[in-house]
Amino acid sequence: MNLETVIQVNSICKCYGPYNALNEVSFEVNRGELFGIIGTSGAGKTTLLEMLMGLRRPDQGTIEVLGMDAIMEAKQLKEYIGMHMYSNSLVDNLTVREALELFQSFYIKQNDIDRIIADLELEPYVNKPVKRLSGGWQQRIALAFALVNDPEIIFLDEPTTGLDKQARADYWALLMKLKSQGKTIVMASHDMGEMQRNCDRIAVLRKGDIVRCDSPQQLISQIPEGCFSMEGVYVHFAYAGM
Ligand SMILES: Nc1ncnc2c1ncn2[C@@H]1O[C@H](COP(=O)(O)OP(=O)(O)OP(=O)(O)O)[C@@H](O)[C@H]1O
Repeated sequence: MNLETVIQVNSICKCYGPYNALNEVSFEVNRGELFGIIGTSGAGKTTLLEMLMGLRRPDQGTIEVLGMDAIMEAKQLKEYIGMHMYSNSLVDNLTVREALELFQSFYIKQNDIDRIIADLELEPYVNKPVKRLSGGWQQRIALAFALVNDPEIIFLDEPTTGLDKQARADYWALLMKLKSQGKTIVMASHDMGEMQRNCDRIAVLRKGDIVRCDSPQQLISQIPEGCFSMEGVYVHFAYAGM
């Protein structure tokens, strides 16, 4: 298989004062992959995602995304990546269409808003204020915001947290649709069942170290007999020794 690396992370470190949030983290992501990041609270998932998006500078190491230096060329890079914004509070009072148009205005490279609305099945909600939507639909809208510049890579930080089972399943179905369109997706999540079903590879972060990075099947095969799920991988690798 001919794999194209779209993210290359080499030995990045990040300290907050005396606290080591990331220690010599290295990995790569290939085009079209759904790449998961798991770890306990405080393991460094958000810090890592923020660095991949060019929002936070590592103390040491390099990050190349789509051939660009994520720090030095962050402005150019932003045209080619999508970010899931955890809070919609800035646009609460706008309608869904108005909010999409606002976010689109931040970019030179633009997607067709009607296509995003159709793809994410947002038609019934386009003229409703964002704040009137349920949690599940707000997360779907946040995903729509991440698509306004037709990004090559989409970064998502625990987007299904707080959603009920049906809303989670619907959200994952959308992600699989985007993956089938060739998007690369990098996401942190605590949704182990869906990560196991849908991710191509998963990095396990423990206290700032990537302790494992492999396909869900390979990760499961590395834990003691009798465990058959990502829950077991999480307990064994992400939690071990904590
Ligand atoms: N701006 C900051 N200043 C100081 N410490 C920080 C800062 N941001 C994060 N940290 C600390 O760095 C560590 C990693 O935080 P991070 O948010 O990356 O973890 P996480 O795995 O995303 O956690 P969660 O699942 O709770 O979101 C935590 O101990 C956190 O308290």
